[in-house]
Amino acid sequence: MHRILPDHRAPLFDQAATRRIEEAAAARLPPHTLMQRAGEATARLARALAPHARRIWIACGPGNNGGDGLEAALHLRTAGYPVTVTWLGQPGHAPADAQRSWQRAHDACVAFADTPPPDLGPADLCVDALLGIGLAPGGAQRAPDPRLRAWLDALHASPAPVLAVDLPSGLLADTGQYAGGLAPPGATPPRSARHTLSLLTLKPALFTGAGRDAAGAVWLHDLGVAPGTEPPCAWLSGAPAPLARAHASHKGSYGDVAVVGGEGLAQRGLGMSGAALLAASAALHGGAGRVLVALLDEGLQPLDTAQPELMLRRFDALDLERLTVVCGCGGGEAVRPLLPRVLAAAPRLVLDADALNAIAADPALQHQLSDRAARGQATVLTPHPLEAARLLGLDTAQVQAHRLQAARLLAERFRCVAVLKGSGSVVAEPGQPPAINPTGNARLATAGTGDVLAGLVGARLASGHRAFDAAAGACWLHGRAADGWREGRALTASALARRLGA
Ligand SMILES: NC(=O)C1=CN([C@@H]2O[C@H](COP(=O)(O)OP(=O)(O)OC[C@H]3O[C@@H](n4cnc5c(N)ncnc54)[C@H](O)[C@@H]3O)[C@@H](O)[C@H]2O)[C@@H](O)CC1
Ligand SMILES: [K+]
Repeated sequence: MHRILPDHRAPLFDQAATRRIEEAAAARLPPHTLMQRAGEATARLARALAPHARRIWIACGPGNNGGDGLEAALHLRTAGYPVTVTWLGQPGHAPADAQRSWQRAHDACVAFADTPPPDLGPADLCVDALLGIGLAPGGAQRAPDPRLRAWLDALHASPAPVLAVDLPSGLLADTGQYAGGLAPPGATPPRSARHTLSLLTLKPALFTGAGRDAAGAVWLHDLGVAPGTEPPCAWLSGAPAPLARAHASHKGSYGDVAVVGGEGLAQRGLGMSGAALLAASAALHGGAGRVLVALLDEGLQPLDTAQPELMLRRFDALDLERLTVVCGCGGGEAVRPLLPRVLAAAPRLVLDADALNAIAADPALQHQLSDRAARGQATVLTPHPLEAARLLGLDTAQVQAHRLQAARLLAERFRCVAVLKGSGSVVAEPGQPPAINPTGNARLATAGTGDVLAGLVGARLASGHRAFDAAAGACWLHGRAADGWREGRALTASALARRLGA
């Protein structure tokens, strides 16, 4: 059993693959072995997390996830912990493994109750074994058992930390979204710390969408079973390798990035040059050799005195054929007429914000975008969920309900690398499993951090990384910079850009 940390790349398996791995292992092992291992591991982690618990509440569902909880209850009771189990199952009606664990818990005199213990405190522990990978999407036709709803709410509001078995209950393993009717009330984060002990495999849900808040710290126990030949459906990104810099190198060795964007105040009364300057600053601090900025402000800003390293250029003075171009940040409406030239000429291109919105509204630009791959031109799109929805002709909820699928669809439709931003950004390229980024936090929910990411992707593309590696590495470093932010100090995009490591 080990804690999953963002430094190391790790394979992720979907529900179907996890089932196949489980079935193959169960066929080789004596009956009930996997559940006994799962329950023993859960009890071990529970003891490590709450060694001084006065009370442990184990909420057990009707299936085998509940069976893991019953098995853990037996071990914790045997170790002398005061355990209370609430169980949604019925003796004689549970799946065979869960029935066996219920019998073992019952024989060990585990205390069963109809309601959770009322007096849990921060030193106590809740174990969430209500639902695991057997959860189906649910929906209007399937009203959840009122006890299930009440216990999910009690887990969400408990002052005691929660250890989820396999998955936080209600979360769909493949998407990181809640099944119908099982999301926590409101958008409130859980009251206490969360841990999840993932069994056999790591599932995508733990790292994207609603999953990061729900899962908290993720642990993995493989139950002594290797995934065999089962291919992962996605990867959790690890730390990118540091960029080696030869002594005998010069600024030309690390590439030129040109940022095109920043509609001026004069055009429509909406000054957006800050977005382009933030992207440029990120490219600079991300290690680009030279950074050029073409502000779309009719030449009004001749110099950024705060960042004199930036070279301001008129768009028509850029030699697009030899540049890595970051296009769109704060581009407003002014960026649209420039896109045909940018899409045709730039050998390496990052498209963000208003460039994406312009492309979403124009089928001719979409064709131009998809044609780039055949010419060997590299492209990275960095949409947030609304921009992704516009590009795909969907709504934001549909994109968020299937984040991995949406990122893959974007990559395949436009034959490029797509970064679907949000909690657990997804990076996809055609024909390969996508990667989920494990770094970053809600401090990034502030204006300009997306521009910083686009600029950093540009710097990594310019320095010679493959488009997918440039995008995945940039997401990781961008999130890591936010994770290291000093407590109590507000994160601003310009300060974030200055903290980026190359
Ligand atoms: N069979 C085994 O030996 C093993 C099972 N394991 C555990 O078993 C879990 C999978 O067990 P199951 O396949 O029994 O499934 P679960 O226990 O995850 O869930 C099945 C139950 O959820 C209910 N349910 C499904 N969708 C619902 C919805 N939308 N709303 C309300 N209720 C819903 C079903 O009616 C069923 O009662 C894993 O996550 C893992 O925790 C592990 O211990 C590994 C070994
Ligand atoms: K669970």
